[in-house]
Amino acid sequence: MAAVEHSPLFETKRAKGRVFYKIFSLTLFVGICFIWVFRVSHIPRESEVGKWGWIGLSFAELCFGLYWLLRHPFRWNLLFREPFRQRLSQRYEKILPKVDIFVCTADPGIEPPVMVINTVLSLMAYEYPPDKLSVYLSDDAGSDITFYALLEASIFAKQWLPFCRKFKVDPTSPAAYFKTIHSSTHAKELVTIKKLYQDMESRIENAAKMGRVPEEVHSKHKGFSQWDSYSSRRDHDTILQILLHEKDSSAKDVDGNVMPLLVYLAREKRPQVAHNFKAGAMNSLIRVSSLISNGEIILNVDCDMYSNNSQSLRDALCFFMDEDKGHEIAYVQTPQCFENITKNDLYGGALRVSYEVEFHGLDSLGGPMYIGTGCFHRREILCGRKFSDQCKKDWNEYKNIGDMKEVSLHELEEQSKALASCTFEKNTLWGKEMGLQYGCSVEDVVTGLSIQCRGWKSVFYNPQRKAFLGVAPTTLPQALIQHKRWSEGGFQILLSKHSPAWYAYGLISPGLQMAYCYYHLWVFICWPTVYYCIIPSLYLLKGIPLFPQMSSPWFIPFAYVILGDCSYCLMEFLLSGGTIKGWWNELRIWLYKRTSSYLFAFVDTILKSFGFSESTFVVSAKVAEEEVSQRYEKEIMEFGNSSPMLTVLATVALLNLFCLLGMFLKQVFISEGGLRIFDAMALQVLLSGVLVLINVPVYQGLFLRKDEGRLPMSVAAKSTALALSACALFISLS
Ligand SMILES: O=c1ccn([C@@H]2O[C@H](COP(=O)(O)OP(=O)(O)O[C@H]3O[C@H](CO)[C@@H](O)[C@H](O)[C@H]3O)[C@@H](O)[C@H]2O)c(=O)[nH]1
Ligand SMILES: [Mn+2]
Repeated sequence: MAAVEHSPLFETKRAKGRVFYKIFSLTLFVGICFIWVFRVSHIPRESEVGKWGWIGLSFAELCFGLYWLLRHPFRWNLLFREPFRQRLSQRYEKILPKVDIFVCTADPGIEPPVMVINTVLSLMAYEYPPDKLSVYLSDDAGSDITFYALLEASIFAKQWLPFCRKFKVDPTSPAAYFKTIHSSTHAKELVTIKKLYQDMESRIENAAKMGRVPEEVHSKHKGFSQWDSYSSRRDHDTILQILLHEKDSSAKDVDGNVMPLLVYLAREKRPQVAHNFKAGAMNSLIRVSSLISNGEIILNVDCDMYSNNSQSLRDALCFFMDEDKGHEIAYVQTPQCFENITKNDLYGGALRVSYEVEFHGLDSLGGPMYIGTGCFHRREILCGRKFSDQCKKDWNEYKNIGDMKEVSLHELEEQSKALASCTFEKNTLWGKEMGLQYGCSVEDVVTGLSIQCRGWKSVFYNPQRKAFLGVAPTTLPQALIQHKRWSEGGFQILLSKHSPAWYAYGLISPGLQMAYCYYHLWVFICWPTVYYCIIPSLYLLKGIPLFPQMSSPWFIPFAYVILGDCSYCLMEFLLSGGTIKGWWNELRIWLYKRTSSYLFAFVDTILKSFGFSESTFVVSAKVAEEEVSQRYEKEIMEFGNSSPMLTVLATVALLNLFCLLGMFLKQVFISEGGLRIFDAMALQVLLSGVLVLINVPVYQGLFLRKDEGRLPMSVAAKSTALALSACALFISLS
C-alpha cells in the first residue's frame, strides 16, 4: 500500500534519437553559413547588374537563417507525458476537487446553438462526480435562441447523462456519438435516445430559422423575461440563469442522480465600453463562477470543441495532484484537434508538426503555450498568483469551499450578475494582472506567457484518444483570416512591454524565449518571403543570375540546405501522421500565410498603433453551405469572394508564371544560348518552377473553374494587370 502512495501520478518520457537530429542540424547550419559567406563574398560590383537584387536576397537569406536557428531549442528534447488515473482514483476519489468548465460562444449564426449544446452536453457527461462539476456557457451574442438551446439541453441531459453512464458512451457529444455508432448491443435504448435528440435538434433549428423562441416555451420559463430590456448584442444588461443547481430539486436526472451545475451567462455590454472579446468573456466567467461554484480547476473550451474522451478531466488532474511535481504546474494544455480534417488537409488546419513535435519540445523547456481551448487551469494562478516554494499543496487537506450555502438561487443569480457588469473591472487589475489579459488578439498566448513569467510550469498532454475535437476552417479565406488574427496577436506580444524577447529574459528558460520569438516573428518573416517569391523570378525573366551556377562549388551548400531541410520537414510531417500530398498542401498554405495573412497583419498592426483602425475579433465560421462542404470534402480549394488577400496571392502566382514562360520563350526564340541557361540559373528556374507548381490551384481558380468557389473575375483582372505591369516595368528598368 505504501508503495502505491508514493508512486507518482504521471510519468515523463523523453524521445530517443535526438542526437542524430542535433548532428544533422549542425551540418545544415554549416551549409547556411556557407551561403552567407557566398553572398558577402560575391556581391556584384557597381558596374555589374543585379547588385540591389543581390543585396536584398542576402538580407532575406540572413533572416531565414536566423529564423531557422530559433526553431531548434524546441526540437532538441521532446517530452511525452503519461498520467495514471487509477492511482488518482485510489488516493483521491473521495476528495476530488471541483471543476468549473467554461464554454464560450459569440455568434449563433456562425456557431450554431445545436453545435454549442453538443459541446456542453459532452462536458457535462465527463466521467466525474457530477456534484463537483459545473458548466458555464458564456454567450457574447446574448442570443435568446442560444439560451433556449441550453434550456433544451438541460432537459435532454436528464436522459443523456444516465445513458452515457450506463453504456460507457464516448464521445459524449450526442451528435458525434450518433455519427460514430453503427451497430450496438443496446439498440432499443439507442433508438429512443436518438429520437429524443433529433426532436430537440429540430425544435432548436426551427427556432433558429424563425429567429425567435416558440411562444409556449417563452411564457413557461422565467429566464426569457431577461430579454425584455435587451436592445442589441452590443447593448444589454447581464443575463444570467442557473439552469441546473443541486439546490433545485428538479435538477436530477431520470435515475435520481444529481446533475452537474449549468449556467447561462451573457455579460453586460454597452456600446461605449470595450468588451475585450473572449478575454472579457472569460474574466466575467471567472468571477461569476467564483461565487456560484468556485471550482479549484478551470477548463476552458471553444464552443465547437466537444469532449472526445470522457477521462481527460481525470487525466489532467493527475498532473495537478501529483505530490512531487503537481504544485509547480499552472495549466495542462491539450492539442487543438479537429474532426473535419480531410485526408490531405488542404488548408493545413491540423497543425500536425506543431502538436506532434514542437509542443512536446516546448514541454521540455518549461511548458507549452496556452492556446485558448482544451486547457485546464488552476483558478488561483489564472487569477494572478505568483509561484513560490510555499505553493506546495496537500490535497488531503483540501476542502471544496466557497459555496454560498445560505442564499437562495435567486439571490445567488442577482449577486453574480453584478460581477458580470461592464463597469465592474474599472480601476481593477482584471485584464492586466488578473485573469486573461486584454489588448491582444491572442489573449490566450499572452496570458500563458505571463503565467510562465510568474514562475509556473505548464504541461502538454497529448493522449492517443484526443481529448477534444472541433472544427477547422473549410475555406482558404477563413484559414487566412484566422492566421492573420494569430500572427497579429503574436506581433502585438512581441512589441508589448511583456515581450518574450526582453521582458521574459531570466524569467523563463532561454529556449522557451526563443520558441515564443519563433512564433511571434511570423509577421516579420513575411517580408523576406515576399521578396524571395518575386525578385528572383523577375531577374530570371531578365536573364540575370542571382545564385551560383550548377558547376560552381558554391552550388553545393545551396543544394544541401534546400534538400536537407525539405527532406527533414517532410519526414517530420510524415511521422506526425501526414501524407505526402498533405505536406505539399502544407507547403502551399505556409507560403500563402506568409504572403498574405502575415503581410496584412503587419499593415493592420501598424494602422492600429496609429489609431487608424480598431481591434476586432473575426470569429471563425463553424458551418458551411452544402456546396462549400462538398468541395471541401473533395479537397478543391475554396476562394469565394474577392479580397485584397486573394489579389495578392493571385498576383504573386501569375507573376511567377509569366516570368517562367517569358524566360522559356526568350530562350527558345530569341537567345542563342539555348538551354545553357539551366546551368547558369538552375536555382532561379527551380524556385520559379516550384512556385508555379504550388500555385496550380490558383491558376485553376482564376481561369479554369466554373463553380462558385473559384476566384472571382475581378481578382483575375486585377492580378493579371498587376503581374504584367510588374514584369513590364522591371524589364524596362535598365
Ligand atoms: O468576442 C468574442 C469573440 C470570440 N469568442 C469565442 O472565442 C472562441 C474562439 O474563437 P474562434 O473564432 O473559434 O477562433 P479560433 O482562431 O478558432 O480560436 C483560437 O484562437 C483564439 C485566439 O485568437 C483563442 O481565443 C481560441 O481559444 C483558440 O481556439 C469561440 O468559442 C468564440 O465564441 C468570444 O467568446 N467572444
Ligand atoms: Mn475555433
